[in-house]
Amino acid sequence: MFCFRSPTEEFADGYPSDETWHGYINNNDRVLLKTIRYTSPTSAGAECIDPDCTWVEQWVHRAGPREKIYFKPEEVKAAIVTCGGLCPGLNDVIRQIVITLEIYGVKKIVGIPFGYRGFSDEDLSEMPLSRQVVQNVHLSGGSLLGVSRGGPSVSNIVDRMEEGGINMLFVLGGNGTHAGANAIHNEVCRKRRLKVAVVGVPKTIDNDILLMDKTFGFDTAVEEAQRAINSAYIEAHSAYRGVGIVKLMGRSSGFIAMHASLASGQIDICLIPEVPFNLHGPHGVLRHLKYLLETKGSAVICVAEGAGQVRYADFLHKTNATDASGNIVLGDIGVHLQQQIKKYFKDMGSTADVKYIDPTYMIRACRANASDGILCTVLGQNAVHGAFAGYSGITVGICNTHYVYLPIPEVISYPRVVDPNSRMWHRCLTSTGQPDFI
Ligand SMILES: Nc1ncnc2c1ncn2[C@@H]1O[C@H](COP(=O)(O)OP(=O)(O)OP(=O)(O)O)[C@@H](O)[C@H]1O
Ligand SMILES: O=P(O)(O)OC[C@H]1O[C@](O)(CO)[C@@H](O)[C@@H]1O
Ligand SMILES: [Mg+2]
Repeated sequence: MFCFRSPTEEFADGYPSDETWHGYINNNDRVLLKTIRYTSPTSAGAECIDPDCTWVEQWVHRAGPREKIYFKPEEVKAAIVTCGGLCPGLNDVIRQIVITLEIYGVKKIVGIPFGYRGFSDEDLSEMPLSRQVVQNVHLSGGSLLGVSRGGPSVSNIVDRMEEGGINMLFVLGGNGTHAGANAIHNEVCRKRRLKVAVVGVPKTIDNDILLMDKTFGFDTAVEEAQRAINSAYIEAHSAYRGVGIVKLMGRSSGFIAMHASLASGQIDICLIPEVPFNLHGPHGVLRHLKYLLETKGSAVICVAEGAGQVRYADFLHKTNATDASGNIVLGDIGVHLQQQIKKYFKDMGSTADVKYIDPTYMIRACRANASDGILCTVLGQNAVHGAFAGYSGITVGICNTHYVYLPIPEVISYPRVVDPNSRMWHRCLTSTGQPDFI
């Protein structure tokens, strides 16, 4: 039996442990998933399953090195693949996986170029990896291996893994990538009954994966966004009736926009996909903007790319176009806002000096900051410990400040989104001072 979302009881022979070292994780160590016991569904931010707010204990496996390992290091051929969009910290995770594998004694480590595509494209070949190759990769952004969307079928990927003798696969990516990793795990373990570990490391700048405190790269993105927001503020503030607009990533989740707005303290209106809003009408965004120009003289808007396009409205009448991975291609809400604002003030015989800043790729095509660097390091190490412990079909994460292993289906059952009733969104509203736009 090789397919574990729990650690195995089968171990490689001949690897005695150091019984005097108290650095191992016991296989039965667990971390509590939900730490707040709400008294009533009316408590701020309460997540209750019934009117009594019955508390259900949910425990998950603690991540880290095990005393007994499942694979003989000399029999391991490990591969790393990075899929989806870029995210600060990808190179940090790659680096740490390679270094940790070498510490276990693994000699065969390869990178799959350009995401899942690298498994099928004849023009792309595996990139040999070692500590020497990855030593300084964390000093630059991007992915040493390259990324892509779309790619081959799961059975093609597994065929290539079998041909190449890969028995440990580390998959760095978001929801889509993890759906792929889970499908690879099912094909490899359940269908083909191969002794292979498939372990994910959640990479999503949007922070849209369930159950985790946060994902790597998110902090860096929020920090980078500050520069764009500050520029928009300066432009708006220095112009006659100036309006600054900053569009930030977030196809379906507004975490970056919400946190960046909160951090800056310079945003007057924050628009995210999770919260409905009208542009026109007595309670619309434009009317509030008029009020801000009359009272403050300038205003700054932070808008998530999916705002007004997914869930509650479709101001841009998007087409059904999709990217190579099947993600809906959105229109540019920033341009739309800019046009609508200009027209609104022109039609009333007034004026607004609108400056639109779109730092979309600048907030992710950069090196991870120090706190993300640490997160990446620990996640990368724990991914390797998990694989050696015999886990497969799992991903690593940080829950309540502890590092854990989670079954992939649990974390990708739907994308994590901002709860409009959460305290964090209310804090954001307090900071911007914006009303409901409905
Ligand atoms: N349901 C699925 N089953 C198998 N593979 C999938 C699935 N969804 C997406 N993939 C594959 O996963 C890879 C990455 O998917 P996607 O482009 O959606 O990025 P992602 O992992 O969600 O990251 P990002 O946060 O950047 O969007 C692609 O190669 C895609 O073909
Ligand atoms: O233009 P690309 O590379 O497809 O990536 C853009 C997308 O990546 C994401 O950040 C998800 O990682 C979305 O918010 C954004 O729309
Ligand atoms: Mg995705």
